[in-house]
Amino acid sequence: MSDPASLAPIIAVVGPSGVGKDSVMQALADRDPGFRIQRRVITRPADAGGEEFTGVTPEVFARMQAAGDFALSWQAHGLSYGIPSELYNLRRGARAVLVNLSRAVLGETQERFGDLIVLSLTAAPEVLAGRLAARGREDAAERARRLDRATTPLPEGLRRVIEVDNSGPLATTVDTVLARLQPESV
Ligand SMILES: Nc1ncnc2c1ncn2[C@@H]1O[C@H](COP(=O)(O)OP(=O)(O)O)[C@@H](O)[C@H]1O
Ligand SMILES: O=P(O)(O)OC[C@H]1O[C@H](OP(=O)(O)OP(=O)(O)O)[C@H](O)[C@@H]1O
Repeated sequence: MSDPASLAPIIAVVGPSGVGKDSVMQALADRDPGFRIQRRVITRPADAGGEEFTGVTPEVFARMQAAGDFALSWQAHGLSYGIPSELYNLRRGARAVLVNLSRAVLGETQERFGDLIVLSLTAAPEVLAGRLAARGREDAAERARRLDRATTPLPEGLRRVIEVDNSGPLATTVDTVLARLQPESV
């Protein structure tokens, strides 16, 4: 764990829909409470399941954005996503702050928070399709749209990228992530 006064790095967890971003974040935090998870604000019904998030209407989201409540925001899958400014406070005294981001905002995030580590998760296409179906949060048409953008590349210019295959058991992925973070003293 880092010095309580210091600011922990942000680990942006990215990858295609169904790859296991939320599951890996939760498993890391379960293994070591020094990993804190940044909850997101999303214009999705609050009872949709999956990750813990704050569900708001598009009107409330727009008001929050206008009020400067978000450190980062973007749109995807017909939804708006916001990262609350509390992200700044979560960094204090943590080992790292985990946040599920769009690959599209990584450049901007790195500019804003110099100390950014990108954890890029991968899995084979058939694994993604099986996991999305098993999760059951989206209908078949929406799952197909999500699978279509599975191969979106990472932007150029990212300084610290750790790519980990999450096709196997979650515990194996967590072991690999922790081992890959070690040399970077996170
Ligand atoms: N390593 C894994 N092994 C088996 N199932 C997994 C693994 N990682 C995630 N899952 C399952 O796959 C589904 C999608 O995972 P989720 O964390 O929601 O992915 P994402 O946030 O990337 O869309 C969930 O039902 C989850 O329980
Ligand atoms: O630009 P991309 O990198 O493709 O990402 C687009 C969006 O997909 C994910 O959302 P969400 O977590 O709601 O969906 P998922 O759980 O199905 O990945 C991710 O967090 C982004 O908000």
